This record gives sequence, C-alpha cells and structure tokens, in this order.
Amino acid sequence: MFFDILTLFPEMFEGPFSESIINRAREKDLIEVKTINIRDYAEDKHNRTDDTPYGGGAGMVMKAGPIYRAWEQVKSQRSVESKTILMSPQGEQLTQNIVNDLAKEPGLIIICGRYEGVDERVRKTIVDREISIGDYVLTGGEIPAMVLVDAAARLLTGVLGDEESSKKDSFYNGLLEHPHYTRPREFKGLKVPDVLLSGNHQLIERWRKKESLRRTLMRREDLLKDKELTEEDKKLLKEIKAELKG
Ligand SMILES: NC(=O)c1ccc(NCc2ccccc2)nc1
Repeated sequence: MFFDILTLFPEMFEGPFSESIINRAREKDLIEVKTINIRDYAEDKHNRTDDTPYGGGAGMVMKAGPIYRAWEQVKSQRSVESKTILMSPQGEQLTQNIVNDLAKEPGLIIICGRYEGVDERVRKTIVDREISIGDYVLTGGEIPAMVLVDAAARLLTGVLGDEESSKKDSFYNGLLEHPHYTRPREFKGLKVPDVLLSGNHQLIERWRKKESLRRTLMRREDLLKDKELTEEDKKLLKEIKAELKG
C-alpha cells in the first residue's frame, strides 16, 4: 500500500515514519510513504501557496493551483487508482471502520491543509473523502495524516509481528479492550486477578470478554448501542449490572 502525502512540511514526516513499525513496514516493502512538497508546484514569482480570503476576514487560505498540480503529478506516477483524502476538521470522524475500509485501498493520496483551510475548488475537483481525527483544530493536516497512515499500515499483513496482532483490537470487535497485566504478580500491593494465573483458557476468555463489556458499559455506552450482542454478551452484561447494584 502506498501513501502519497501532499504537504508544505515534508520534513515533519521524517521522524515519525523513520521509527519502529512504520519504518519496518517500509523496509519490508509493505508500505511506501512519499511526501510531495506543495510549494514545489507554486507558479507565481513569489512561490505563493496561500493567499487572502475572498470576502475578507482574518487568516490565509491555501491556493487550489499548487495543490492541484502536485496532485496531478502524483496521480500520473501511479499506475493504479487511488483515493484522495483531505484531512480537515470538517471531515467525517475517523473510526476503526473507516480505517478498515481505507486499508483495503492500493494506495491513498493525502492532502495536508494549513492555515484556515484549502480553497473550496480543491474539494470540488480532487477530494474523494474528507476525514477529521477529532473535533479540534490543529495547525495543519500533517499530524492527522500521520494518524491515518499509522492506523491503516498496522492492519496490513506482515506489518505487525504476531506478538502485536491487531486482530483482537479493542475497536476490532466494537468494544473497549479488557485490562492487561504482566509480571510482576504484585505491584504496589495490587495483585494480578487469579483467573489470569489459572491456565484455564475458557475462564480467562470469559473474564476478558466480561471486563471488555464492563469497561465499555462504564466508559463508552454509545459503542454498546451499535454492537449486536451475542447471548453470552447479554448474560455477562446482566451479571455486570447486578454487580453494579452491589
Ligand atoms: N481534526 C482534524 O483532523 C484536523 C485536520 C486539519 C487541521 N488543520 C488544517 C486544516 C484546517 C482547515 C481545513 C483543512 C486543513 N486541524 C484539524
């Protein structure tokens, strides 16, 4: 899978993508990450990539021309079709389901806006999907782009070793993850739950499922609404609610 990232700050990607999992994935040719500097496609003598907003008001808007020309360039260099994503606060909220979909694409072109945003003609001509990583404004779309690349790349076969499997992920089955423990058995007077030491894998799986449901009920009841619950889930939830009544 390839990620062609259109940005004014390519060097921002050096650090995060030269470390750990993403780097290993790049070395194993599982992913290719290319950054394209939008400024290289500015055409006026001042190399402008932004300008003042029509209609007045504070701030600057990214010009459509340089983004469009950078986009044409990366498009022309890829033999397979790819979706173009704009990272922006006006986008649809990124969820694991959206990441699962996007990770199936052969590649993505990701536009990182700056300033107050990008000229609307960018959306109208080349953007297939506009995505937000949350309801807050950042100085640019670069960090959201890193989030999207990280979340998608880790789902690709071979990127995570089996010790880091993404299969049982919290959002993979629509629930929050159960508590995790590792050595030592006691830390600051807090013991590991006996069931986890029992070696009884059926009991352990039941405990994990129940704790996932408990945590989801306590922290993210909204996730429970979207999930089809199995008979076992319903039974465990009944137990949890009875325990909450004390
Ligand atoms: N919440 C997000 O995903 C996000 C994305 C980008 C961003 N800032 C750059 C920008 C602002 C407006 C329009 C397009 C890009 N801030 C937050």
